[in-house]
Parts: sequence; structure tokens; C-alpha cells
Amino acid sequence: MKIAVFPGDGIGPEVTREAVRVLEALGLPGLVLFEGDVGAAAYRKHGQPLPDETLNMAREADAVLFGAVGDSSCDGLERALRPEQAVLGLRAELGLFANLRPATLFPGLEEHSALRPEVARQIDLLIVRELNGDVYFGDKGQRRTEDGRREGWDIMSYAEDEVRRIAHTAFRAAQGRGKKLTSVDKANVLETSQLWRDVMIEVATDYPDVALDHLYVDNAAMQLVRAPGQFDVIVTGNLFGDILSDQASMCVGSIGLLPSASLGERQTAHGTFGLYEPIHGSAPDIAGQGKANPLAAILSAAMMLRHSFGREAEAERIEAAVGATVRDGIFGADLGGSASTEEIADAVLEQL
Ligand SMILES: NC(=O)C1=CN([C@@H]2O[C@H](COP(=O)(O)OP(=O)(O)OC[C@H]3O[C@@H](n4cnc5c(N)ncnc54)[C@H](O)[C@@H]3O)[C@@H](O)[C@H]2O)C=CC1
Ligand SMILES: CC(C)CC(=O)C(=O)O
Ligand SMILES: [Mg+2]
Repeated sequence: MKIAVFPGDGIGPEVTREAVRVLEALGLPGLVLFEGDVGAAAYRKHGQPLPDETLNMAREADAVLFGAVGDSSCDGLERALRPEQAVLGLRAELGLFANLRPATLFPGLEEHSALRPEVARQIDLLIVRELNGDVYFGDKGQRRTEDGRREGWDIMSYAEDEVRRIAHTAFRAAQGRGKKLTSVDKANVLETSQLWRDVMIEVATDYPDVALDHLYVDNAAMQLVRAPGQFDVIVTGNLFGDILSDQASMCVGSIGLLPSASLGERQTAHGTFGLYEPIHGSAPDIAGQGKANPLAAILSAAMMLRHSFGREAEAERIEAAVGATVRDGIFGADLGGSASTEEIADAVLEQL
């Protein structure tokens, strides 16, 4: 079980350290961890946010545990050198097109959700976000118009095979859950979305047991806070999925609670290769203060055990320990408590 650990910037190293402690506490046979540089930390050391050495490390591993990247001191750099290129580059280079972002309300968090408790209690959903395409990976640039104005541009596009493969991932996920799939797009305005919707409808014929419906993204954002219980699996593109998952995190209490798995097609001796990371960023506003919630990173490690190592029992052990920690009210500042990053992880370890 070879795991490449890329802590990154800001709170990335703080939360990743705690996820590694939890993984190590399980005493898994053959567990090997090795660490690599990504983001601003890598840029300062190697002049690149994603050095070849790091990418090779990921390729040699069975799974990657990723912290977060981003540092405002790099905002003036050309885009290819900015920290965020590390995570975008890993997703692209490793063919990780399916990003699974589950949002479930742990009992004990009802009062901490941004929603009313009776609404929050309904939340048990999975966002399946396409991760290799969309406007994030299209040509982009800035130019001068003929009359001398500055203009920024980014191409949004999806090819049908890109939509089809994420559709299959989402339909299969729905088959394993509540058999309801909501595809989120903006087909009333965007041709990219019209193709997305058409392909979703075509793929649906392979999954007669799954009920497919469609929402425009503006309505989806509204429904997510109005009645989140209506959602089982949501499938959407890279940009909309990025935004809706941050929103979903506050519905369950904090962005520090949502893990993610980024999967492709590569199989290892243990399972599906994947990259696992909390959905949040490097949170420079709280970095270095012991205020980061490590539960999203710890739950990402659980997703790694499930998807990349077939270790369902250990994954559930971690999730149960997180559940017990929440039930005991061990909260950091993001949830109105005073526990530090390390104390929250200590509580998880005690429950393990
Ligand atoms: N996958 C990645 O590496 C990502 C990187 N970023 C980068 O991170 C940097 C900061 O971006 P922001 O927009 O501020 O998003 P962010 O997710 O880092 O932070 C947003 C807000 O949530 C809080 N927060 C985030 N994680 C938390 C945790 N575990 N516990 C408690 N509070 C938490 C932060 O303190 C902040 O107030 C930027 O450079 C951005 O590009 C952003 C998102 C994902
Ligand atoms: C660098 C960003 C595209 C990362 C992000 O916000 C995310 O994946 O959630
Ligand atoms: Mg995001």
C-alpha cells in the first residue's frame, strides 16, 4: 500500500498530518508513506508548483493523499507557475476525471448547519463532479479588443465522451445509493450544457432503475438550501460542481467536514488509483493557528481506504470515529468550539 502524501500550502500540512496519524494508527500491513512537494511550497524549492519528481511519485503510488495548495504571494505569477496548477495538473496528468464529494449530516451537527435543523437533518447526498474538462481546462487568456479595451476569455467545452464517462460514474453511484440522479447544467443558455443534458439522457437508457432529472444550476443552488433532502446523487461539470460542493459543505456545518475522492480508470494491485483531498483550500486566513478542522482530511483518508484499497471495514472505522467525535461535541472554531486541529484528531484517535 504505497501512499504519496502531498501536504502543500497553508493549512494543507496541518490537516494532512492528522490524516496520516489516523492512517498510521490503523496498523495496516505494508503501509508505505512518502512525501512530495506541491504548490507554493514546491515553487519556492523547485521553481515549479508540480515538479516532475512529484508527478512521478504520484504515478508510482497506489493513491495520493493531498492537502491543499494556494498562496496569495504567488497571485502575480504567470498562471502556469501558480500553486493551483499543482492540483489541476495532477488531476489532468493522472486522468482523474471523477470527483466524488459526499455531504452527509453527522448527528450532532444539526444546530451547526447554516440551515434550520429540520432541513439540515435531511442531507445525505453525493456530488459527482467532472474534473478533467470544462472552462477550467479550456484555452484562456487576456487580449486587447480592436478598440483597445482589455478582455479576458476562457473557453468552456465538453466533448461527448467526457460527458458520457462521468455520466456512467454517476449512474453507477446512484445505483449503489437511492437510485436518483440529478444532472445540473445551464442548458437554457449554454451549448456546452445542452450537449451535457443530451448525453445524460442518452446514457440514462442503460440505467432504467435510476430516476434522472435535470436542474439549471441557479435553481440547483437554491434547492440545495431550500430542500436538500430531495437530492441523492448530483452530477455536474467542473465549475458548477466546485461551487455547489462548497455550498453543500455549509449545509452540513463547515467546509472543514467535506472529503473528496478523485478517480480515473487506472487500476493498481489494490483497487482504483485515486487522489484524496478535503474540498477546501489552503485557508491562509487561519493557517498556522491550529484552527483548521482536520475532519475533511481524515474522512478523505477513509475514502482512500474504501476506493483505492478495498478496505471498507477500516474506512467505516474512521467514519464512525469521526461521527463519535462530532457527537461528543469536540469542535474547532469553524463549528463554534475551541478544540485545536490536533485535539480534534486526538479525539478521533481515541474513538478509533
Ligand atoms: N484543492 C485545493 O488545493 C484548493 C485550493 N484553493 C486555494 O486556496 C486558497 C484559499 O482559497 P479560499 O477561497 O480562501 O478557500 P478556502 O477553502 O481555503 O477557505 C475558505 C474559508 O473557509 C475556511 N476553511 C477552509 N478550510 C477550513 C478548515 N479545514 N477548517 C476551518 N475552516 C476552514 C477558511 O478559513 C476560509 O475562511 C487560494 O489560493 C485558492 O486558490 C481553494 C480551493 C481548493
Ligand atoms: C484550484 C481549484 C480549482 C480547486 C478547487 O477549488 C476545488 O477543486 O475545489
Ligand atoms: Mg473548490
